[in-house]
Amino acid sequence: MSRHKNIKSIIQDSYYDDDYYNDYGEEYGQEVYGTEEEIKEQKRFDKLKKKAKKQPQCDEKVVQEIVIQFGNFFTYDQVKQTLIANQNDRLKTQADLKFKESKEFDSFLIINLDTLKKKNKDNIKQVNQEKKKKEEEEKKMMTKEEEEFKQYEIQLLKKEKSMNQDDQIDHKVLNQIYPDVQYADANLIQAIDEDNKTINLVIIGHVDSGKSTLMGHILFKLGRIDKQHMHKIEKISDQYGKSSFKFAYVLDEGEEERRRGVTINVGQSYFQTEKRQFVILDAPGHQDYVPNMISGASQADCAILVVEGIRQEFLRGFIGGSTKEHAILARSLGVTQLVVAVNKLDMVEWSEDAYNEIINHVQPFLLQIGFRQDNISFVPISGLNGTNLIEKPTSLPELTSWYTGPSLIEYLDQLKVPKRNIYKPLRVCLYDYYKGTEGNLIGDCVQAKVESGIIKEKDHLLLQPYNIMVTIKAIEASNQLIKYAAPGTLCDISLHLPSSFDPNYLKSGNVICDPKYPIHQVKEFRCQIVVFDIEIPITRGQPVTVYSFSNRVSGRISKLESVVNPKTGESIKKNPRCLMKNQTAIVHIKLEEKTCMELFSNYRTLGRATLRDGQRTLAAGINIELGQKQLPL
Ligand SMILES: Nc1nc2c(ncn2[C@@H]2O[C@H](COP(=O)(O)OP(=O)(O)OP(=O)(O)O)[C@@H](O)[C@H]2O)c(=O)[nH]1
Repeated sequence: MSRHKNIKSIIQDSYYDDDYYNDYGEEYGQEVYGTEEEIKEQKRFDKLKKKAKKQPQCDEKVVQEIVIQFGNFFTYDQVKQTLIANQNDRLKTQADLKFKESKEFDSFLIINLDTLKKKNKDNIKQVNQEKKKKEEEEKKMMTKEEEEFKQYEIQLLKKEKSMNQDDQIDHKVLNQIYPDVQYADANLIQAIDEDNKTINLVIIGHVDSGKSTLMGHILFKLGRIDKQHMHKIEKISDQYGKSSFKFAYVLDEGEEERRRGVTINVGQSYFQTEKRQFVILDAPGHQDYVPNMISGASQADCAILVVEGIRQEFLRGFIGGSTKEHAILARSLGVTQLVVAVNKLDMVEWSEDAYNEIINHVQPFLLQIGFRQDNISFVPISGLNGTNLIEKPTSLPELTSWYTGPSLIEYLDQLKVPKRNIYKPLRVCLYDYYKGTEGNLIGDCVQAKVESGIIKEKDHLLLQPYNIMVTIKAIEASNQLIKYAAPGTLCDISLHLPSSFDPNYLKSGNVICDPKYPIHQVKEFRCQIVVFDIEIPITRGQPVTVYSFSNRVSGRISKLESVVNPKTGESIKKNPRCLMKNQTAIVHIKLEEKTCMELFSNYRTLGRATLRDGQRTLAAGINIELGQKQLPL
């Protein structure tokens, strides 16, 4: 390296030996000198060099400060500014002599350059060594985390296995625990077990992604809507000036829903395939109706997540919209199997790239929030055109040239029917009350889901939290009267109520149960939660709305007990002052009224809670202790 250059390039040259780039990946030397200018500078340099010999040596302290301040990258101007700002005595004297403006200042730098260079080289070495050390540590941490994650997965699998064994428990054993439970006779239980092919399927996704259109079209294609009725719906959608919503109108039956072209309530319908019976719950996608979406998802076993195939629309739903929140909520409400329908691909000429890009965004996210790889499938479709919904397309080379996998309905047929809690004490969760005036059910009726046990006509059962006995008059599922309803069944029930009871008190969150083993009623519970992607940390006293199966009740977080390791459950920090996003923690929640609740360890579907605050979902978790003594199991 020649010294016969201008000062800037000399200082810059001192880095070229070791590291050409700074920490931000920018090149150090950015000034380029033309020949003429360079010659001029060289002449000036020679002059300065002569004068420099007479100048005082740069103070060691000054050099050190420069190195400390600029680390392994600094420019001529930065050095100059530092020297000027330096309060060193010698410089002050020089400043008196207008040193900083004089040409001698440059020579002052030159003669100290060797010291600077040396210091700088040492510094670069040190920085590089530290960088290397840090990288190695990060690598080690990553491997450790991967290892821990694997261990955690193994633990989860073990736990799930033991839980499944728990589902298959011999009812003789259970009779010892709940000796007085009136189980149905063995033949009926066997029949129910063999008949267990119903799946409750919720359709989730960002607003306008095409959920209702997709389901409406499936129902039409499977003959659940006859042509005459479809024609009528088509006419109505034309009248509203929303002809593209004709299939959505099949499920969106409310006046406001049709006028606005937005789903508000959870639309329910059902269809049958070769292997399965599906009850479908069409959830609203709009942010304002998340509570209704939660109500739909809490009844479901599996979900179809609809995402748009158009890049911008997809990103709108995925980054700022409801796609992620719906997926997280579904998972935390107990949905484990998911089919991702990449919709509206007709709008992008069935682009394989668009489809793959969406998978690349969605798949890692779903794995991260706890879905297992073998429980997620992706399928390209057009809900509006009906493409790849039931039968695979035969004359669409834009799609068939790259996609040869199953159609949406074929994926649905592959979903596993979850194990049901036939042998546990009866729990029937109410979702709504209405007065039946025609058809099979007359009088006081409720919409409900059987979570465990078997409910039969004429059963005399306990209604909580009101502590009154009710009689089952009739049960209807999928528009047909049935004599009994097994766990997993979404049904309508007509009730005989005591004359002193006002039926208007019946509401979502009430539970019909076995009088000998009533559901717990609590005003306080302990919950292990995972905090969502929130901006403001959760503190003690945080008001929340608690959603737990069909319950929706106000309360507040009364205690932040501890932050725990999500993998091991061990406490990391006791009594934290606040909870940040993605932390796992144990909290206590106080409710405004007595509420029916269960432990996660007793009833997996009932023992979950989701916490919301106004418009945001804050956390979801499992109930680990209720405010009273626990039953066994
Ligand atoms: N081109 C095209 N348009 C579609 C497709 N699916 C739905 N749409 C249109 O997208 C709009 C919204 O459809 P909806 O079915 O109401 O969407 P949604 O997700 O149910 O909406 P919310 O329930 O209100 O969240 C309508 O104009 C549909 O015609 C599709 O596959 N291709």
